[in-house]
Amino acid sequence: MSCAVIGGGAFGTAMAYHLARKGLPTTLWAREAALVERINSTRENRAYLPGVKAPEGLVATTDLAKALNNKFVFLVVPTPYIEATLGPYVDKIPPGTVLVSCSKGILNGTMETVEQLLRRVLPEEVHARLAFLSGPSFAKEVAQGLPTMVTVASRDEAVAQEVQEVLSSQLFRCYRTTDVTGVEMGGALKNVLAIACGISDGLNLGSNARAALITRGLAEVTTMATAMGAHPLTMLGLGGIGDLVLTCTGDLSRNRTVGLRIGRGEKLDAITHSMGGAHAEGVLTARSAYQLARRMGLDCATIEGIYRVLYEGADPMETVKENMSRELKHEVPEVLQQRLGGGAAKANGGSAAAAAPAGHAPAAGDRARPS
Ligand SMILES: NC(=O)C1=CN([C@@H]2O[C@H](COP(=O)(O)OP(=O)(O)OC[C@H]3O[C@@H](n4cnc5c(N)ncnc54)[C@H](O)[C@@H]3O)[C@@H](O)[C@H]2O)C=CC1
Ligand SMILES: O=C(CO)COP(=O)(O)O
Repeated sequence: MSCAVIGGGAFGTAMAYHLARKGLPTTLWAREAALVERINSTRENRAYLPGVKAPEGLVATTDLAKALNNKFVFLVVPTPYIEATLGPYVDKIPPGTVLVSCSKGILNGTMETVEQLLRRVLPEEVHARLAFLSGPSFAKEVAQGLPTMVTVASRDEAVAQEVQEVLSSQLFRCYRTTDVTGVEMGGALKNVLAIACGISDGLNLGSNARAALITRGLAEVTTMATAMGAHPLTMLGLGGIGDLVLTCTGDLSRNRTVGLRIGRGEKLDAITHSMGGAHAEGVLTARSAYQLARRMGLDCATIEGIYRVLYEGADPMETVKENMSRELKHEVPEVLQQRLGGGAAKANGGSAAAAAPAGHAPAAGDRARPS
């Protein structure tokens, strides 16, 4: 069973190491020829993942057509570069190839999730073999072989199961779901909330504030994802609260680091230019998330606050005060009360379980693109 990873950044490299360690012949595609040469000769990706040696069985290449010619292809390119990377090769994906996106972002402009983007760009026969991996998985820890759990989503459960089986090991456990929209929205929006938590910590606002941001952030992610057709319970999984907690609290997070530095008074441009090619998806996704929330008429105060700080020059501390002074409201967002059949509205005493049977996974395709 041969595999390839498209994208030689931190996570692409980590995933390629994981696959090769499982004994699978693995090709790692990177666009930088010098990087490919160095990975093959020094067995290390010093640019994006220094300090971890590449296992045997891994070969780096700049030949994208060759990389696509594998049974399992993992797409690990920052969201804004996916279309330019895959565009010229969309007809070179062989029948039977399973394409697994690991990217976590929402495009600016079109406001597409990665699934929506791939469905627009790729031939229709590939759509049924798309899968999406997400969950708490810092590249460095995966590369070091530390225990990690993720979730794999595909609208075709058999495809999710295939990917789950290929990837899982004693140190890398995969769950599966058919809620692609939920997993994608959880992965993209947690990056925005990690910037918020970073700012809060950079301002020394304390542990109470961080816990509140994670909790209310989860409500915003759940609100937005649910409005797009996701199941609310997906947000209690690895691709929801799991990745949110990791990225909001873990110091390996690039998004949290961007926020920390903003909170300490640095300018966004200077921060992003100093990141050595690493990409914090939350910066651009904040803009898309803000616009999506407005388009759908959703109340997402944290996301809106981050947008204003990043793009309108709002003062972070003033934004916190404004957020705290908003009108007082019910804890469960209205859209969730409706989705949970009113159970949650009854002073939180209703039975959400009765309204949302375990194992339910909506076919959200027709609602994935909000109007
Ligand atoms: N790093 C991590 O711990 C994790 C990252 N992810 C996601 O994986 C995706 C890729 O992230 P990383 O592998 O960490 O990348 P990275 O942020 O380490 O590296 C940047 C990547 O972007 C590519 N790149 C830079 N400029 C480009 C351009 N103009 N055109 C095309 N490609 C360009 C580089 O070649 C490199 O592959 C992101 O969506 C990220 O959110 C998911 C899970 C964990
Ligand atoms: O998605 C991630 C971990 O699951 C990585 O987060 P950062 O991009 O913030 O480093």
